[in-house]
Amino acid sequence: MGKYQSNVFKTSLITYPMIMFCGPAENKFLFSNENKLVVAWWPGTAKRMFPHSLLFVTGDKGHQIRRLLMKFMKQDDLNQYVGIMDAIARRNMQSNWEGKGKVRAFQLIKDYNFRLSCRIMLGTEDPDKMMKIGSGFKVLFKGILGLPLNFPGTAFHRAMRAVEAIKRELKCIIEERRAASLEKMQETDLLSGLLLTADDEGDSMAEEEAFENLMLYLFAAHESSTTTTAMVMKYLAEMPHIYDEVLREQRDIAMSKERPDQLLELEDIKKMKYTWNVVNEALRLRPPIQGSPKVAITDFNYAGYHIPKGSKLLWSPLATHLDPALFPEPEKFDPSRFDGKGPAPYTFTPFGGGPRMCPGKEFARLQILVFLHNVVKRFRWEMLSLTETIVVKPTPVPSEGLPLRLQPHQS
Ligand code: HEM
Repeated sequence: MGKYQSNVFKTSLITYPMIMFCGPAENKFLFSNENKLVVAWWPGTAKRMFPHSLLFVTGDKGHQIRRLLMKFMKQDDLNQYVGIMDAIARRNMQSNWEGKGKVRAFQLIKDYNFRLSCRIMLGTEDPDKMMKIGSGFKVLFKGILGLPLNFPGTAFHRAMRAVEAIKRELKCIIEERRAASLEKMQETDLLSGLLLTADDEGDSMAEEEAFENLMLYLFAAHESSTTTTAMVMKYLAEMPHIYDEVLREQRDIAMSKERPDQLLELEDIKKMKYTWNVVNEALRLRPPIQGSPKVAITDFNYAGYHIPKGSKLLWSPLATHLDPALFPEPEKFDPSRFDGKGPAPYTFTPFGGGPRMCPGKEFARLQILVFLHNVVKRFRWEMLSLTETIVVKPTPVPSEGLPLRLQPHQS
């Protein structure tokens, strides 16, 4: 077992009893890969920040929120998003990658994901607004991992203030949109849509709920996808034969375009089969989410243990992904595992499974593949640091920000 996996497993051993001890299923505990508890999504911390977020709302209300959010992941919308993502990726390449011999890739990937999330979900690319929302997220992220002690000087207090500041920015964007055109709002972006669109029962989302769920979306859309893209870039640097296959696929797609300025479409994404297999293999070995607390809804037996109904459980995608009975030679990076029908159902679970499975899976697929298309067709790269490790805080991130030396292609 590799050091990374062994550390994640050891921390899971701590997680399990703590979840059982601490109660409510929504409490999430997150750990570093140093065998020590360094951060905890303490009981109630996140819930106090976002009481109306989908993560904490169950039952009919939870389903209603989920349905409203899912409306923005329809096929037609996804098609439109690909072009927007490609345009943003091209600009990101021109301003941050081209002409630079060396880059710290992690932050640049994050900038791309944050910008496109703001554009698609909020309908803005205004640098001032993005800067304010982005810095709010940084403070929020630090506070969500600590104790919920709400008095001046604590990380939680700063995070609560950041939440309010982000909400103020969102309100400001909504008001501007309302002033511009109420009719147009419905079509333009997720925020307007959430506030205006009623679900099948005719309920629209209250303003506070819409803001909190939108923050959850913004957060998810740039954190997990950034981590995954960075891991793929790391694996591609380490395995040139896999990089070559990805390059061949992406070049074919680029050359099938009549003009170089023609943007990618959903049909192009469907052709990225090998690249998607590579992303899946990276998700298998480095799933961004280490687990998610659940409650057993019935009695069952597992591995010789009786699990009574009502038990608090933590499922771990990594433990399943490294089971040699499901994935032979589990530590080997092998994208061909995803050829054909791929792994058996519920054995590959980076996005979870069942009714609360990640609703952003398709969005993430587009974000990641569009970015990889743009970076692979422009550059080869090698890793500059020999000491860099992957730390889990709480998603796996390269400890030094993934410093790379870029080699532009000749043509
Ligand atoms: C590589 C990228 C991503 C990965 C690996 C990922 C993974 C996950 C996982 C494991 C869960 C928990 C599922 C469960 O508890 O059963 C989840 C939930 C969620 N994800 Fe993602 N996610 C990714 C990207 C996204 C994106 C791009 C969005 C939004 C556009 C998003 C929105 C959400 C939301 C709203 C939930 C909560 C769903 C619920 O509670 O019903 N995720 N994600």
